Amino acid sequence: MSAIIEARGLGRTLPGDPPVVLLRDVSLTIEPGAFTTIVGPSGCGKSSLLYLLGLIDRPTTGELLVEGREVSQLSGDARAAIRLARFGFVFQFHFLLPEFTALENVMLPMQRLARLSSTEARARALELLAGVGLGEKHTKTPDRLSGGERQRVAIARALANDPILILGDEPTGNLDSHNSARVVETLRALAHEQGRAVACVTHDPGIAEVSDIQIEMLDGRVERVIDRRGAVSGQP
Ligand SMILES: Nc1ncnc2c1ncn2[C@@H]1O[C@H](COP(=O)(O)OP(=O)(O)OP(=O)(O)O)[C@@H](O)[C@H]1O
Repeated sequence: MSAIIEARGLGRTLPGDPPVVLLRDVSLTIEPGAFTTIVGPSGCGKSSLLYLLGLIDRPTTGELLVEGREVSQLSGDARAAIRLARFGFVFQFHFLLPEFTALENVMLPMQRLARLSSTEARARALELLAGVGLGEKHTKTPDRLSGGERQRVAIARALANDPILILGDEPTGNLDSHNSARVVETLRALAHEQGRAVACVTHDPGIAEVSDIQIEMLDGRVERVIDRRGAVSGQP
């Protein structure tokens, strides 16, 4: 299957005296249907890489292809358009609006960004919440949900634009193990059952172990990539 993202020799250096090298010569692919984790010690460049892959930041060297198209040189508006149309983001903190129900939190971006009518947005938001196992809880405000449930609402919200790529920055970072496991199952299902590409930065070795592709970073470089899909599918 062709990659959603292909990075070729990406580098990111912050100007200064001396310059700060965040990333050097990073080559990797992020593929549909796979749950990918990005791991490594604190400060090795995981978040910096995620910002490049999510078109939030630009590389200083190398090429970044999204669905086969080089995007590093595109205008800020063109990059934002790709982000809005094709990517979904899930962060460590859910950023749900406290005074709105789960349903309204998922509906809001659909109405604002995709300009769906409230009837259309409601139907789609209910479907997305059911898909993350929260169909019964759509009337609850965030304070009436567990941490993991809140994070699953945030995942449903990230699916509002039907993204091909979901990027997570420590999406289970502040959850206990039970809630964390449910969130990981939800993310894995988005890859395995819906064919999306899901890539998450994580500190948790338990999450990395259940990922299809584990990208290990060290000192701003990709140190090793573990691809577990061959073993799972029984291919040689
Ligand atoms: N704007 C900046 N100015 C100076 N140094 C920076 C800046 N942004 C990041 N860094 C440094 O670059 C390195 C990589 O940071 P990054 O946040 O990508 O690492 P990380 O692997 O995600 O870390 P953590 O696991 O602690 O979140 C770190 O040493 C960080 O201190």
